Amino acid sequence: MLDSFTVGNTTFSSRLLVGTGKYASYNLMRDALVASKSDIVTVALRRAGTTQSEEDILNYIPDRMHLLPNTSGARNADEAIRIARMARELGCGDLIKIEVIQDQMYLMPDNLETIRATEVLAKEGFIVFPYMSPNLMDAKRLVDAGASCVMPLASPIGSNRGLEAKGLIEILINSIDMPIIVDAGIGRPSDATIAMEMGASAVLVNTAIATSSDPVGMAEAFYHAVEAGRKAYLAKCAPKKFVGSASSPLTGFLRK
Ligand SMILES: CC(=O)[C@@H](O)[C@H](O)COP(=O)(O)O
Repeated sequence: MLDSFTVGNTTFSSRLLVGTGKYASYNLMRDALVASKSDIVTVALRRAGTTQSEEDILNYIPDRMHLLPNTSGARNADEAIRIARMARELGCGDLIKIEVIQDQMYLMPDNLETIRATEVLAKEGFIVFPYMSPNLMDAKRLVDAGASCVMPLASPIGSNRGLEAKGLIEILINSIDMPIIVDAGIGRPSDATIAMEMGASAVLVNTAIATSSDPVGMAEAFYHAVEAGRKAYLAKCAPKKFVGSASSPLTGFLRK
């Protein structure tokens, strides 16, 4: 079992956050969510409690999981605020992941509008999880605006390109006194391990699990990857050296 972490007033037992998009079926999604051992799942509000003709995705989310509605589809702060308020009215709770995106090619988040939305929603009592392009000054502005964590992207959503923003995320981890959840673009379990070894509080993964050949097996792999990375971080990795040094020194042996 992973050690817990807290965002706002909520403590999570797992440091792996998962998404609900791109699964071949809701049954497969549910099985992968269970296999991930995650206890927090993000869902686009536009997909929750949908039309009568479509089955409600919420019925396939295990009861024990915390719901993290997201504002996917919002193009500015006002739209994100409206979606967040709707989520709360629908009974989805106070957690909200803010995603504000205008760029349709790379799906880059708009940090400025995200900060604006965070300021309004935090004042209304929401526990705000803002998705952002990793930038130290903007991360500080998000904290000042009342964010409960910061979610820098590793690379574009759905790209599986991995930790392309590694160095910038490291700066946030070293400078921001708030949980850092690495979100988007994590393509392989090893990416998640590296993010956790660096000291990230958690990672969010969707596409890499949902679009693998075996989402249930991949969800299990991500569970172990996050656990391994966290344990390595706590155990503090040994320093790198430029030159070799014998792993089995001969000291302590009697030599003639
Ligand atoms: C589901 C969700 O919130 C995505 O917007 C998120 O950023 C995940 O990205 P990947 O699909 O690249 O894992």
